[in-house]
Amino acid sequence: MSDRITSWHPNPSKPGYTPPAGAVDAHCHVFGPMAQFPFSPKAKYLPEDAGPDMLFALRDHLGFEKNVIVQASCHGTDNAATLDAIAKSNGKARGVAVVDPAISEDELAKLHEGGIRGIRFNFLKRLVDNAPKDKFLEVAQRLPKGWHVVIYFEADILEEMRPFMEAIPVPLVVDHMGRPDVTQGPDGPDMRAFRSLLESRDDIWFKPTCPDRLDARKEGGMGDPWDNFAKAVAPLVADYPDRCIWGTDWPHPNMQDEVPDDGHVVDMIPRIAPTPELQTKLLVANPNRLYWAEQT
Ligand SMILES: O=C(O)c1cc(C(=O)O)oc(=O)c1
Repeated sequence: MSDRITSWHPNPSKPGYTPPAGAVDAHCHVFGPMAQFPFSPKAKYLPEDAGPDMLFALRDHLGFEKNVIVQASCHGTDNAATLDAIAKSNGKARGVAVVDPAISEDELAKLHEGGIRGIRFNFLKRLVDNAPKDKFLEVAQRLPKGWHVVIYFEADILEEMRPFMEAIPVPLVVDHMGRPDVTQGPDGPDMRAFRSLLESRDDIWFKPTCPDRLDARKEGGMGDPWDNFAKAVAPLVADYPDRCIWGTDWPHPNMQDEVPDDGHVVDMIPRIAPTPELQTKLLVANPNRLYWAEQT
């Protein structure tokens, strides 16, 4: 692998929508900078640098107050770049780590001190070489108090993932709703299967995020303004308003063909959460419960 990729918009527009005070971008990443924080030798993509200064400038431009930085797969299990960004945020960021399941209790405690509040299990074959369920379950049993598990999988493996998810002893947050086919609509098989998962436990949360990925033109979707996404996802947010958190997904790992304008991504919020009450839950109350619990 040689060429480094740029997966983000060079000059995102100002959104028409203004997020409420205290809004959290609860799914974003940092890349490097590589000279200080090299990418994993196992990384499936090699991005250009997208460090904390860029992330915090975007946060301010889009009208958010805080970030939850999710360890990106290109950094493997070395969380140094994520921790560095949290440390530079003046208390305005927390994070989700990816760990070697053999991690010690001391190292977990250090991650907690550094602002980490959950670990991520990634099951996308295009992003990781292996995802050992038995080892993941073992580490999930011994997380610091108040932590949760973030899980990323695609809709076609949802059924086979269910016993694994049932065995996780802490709250679960599903990245990008487990990537349903939004062109099937709100009552399509993928959305029905995802709703059945949410019904199975009341501590499964989800991120109604990534219209740019789930409604991409090259996947047979609509492309910006992502109407299929808005139509399929709004009913889910309406029915589970206390279990969703939202994020930009900046710097949009791997996106190259249709790099989204982050201003447009933010303008999806009032389409999936049309009332101020829903918006406050999605952007303020819910992420604060998961990531700044001591302040809520
Ligand atoms: O769909 C993806 O390619 C993707 C990748 C990563 C990552 O590389 O960590 O994170 C995401 O949230 C989404």
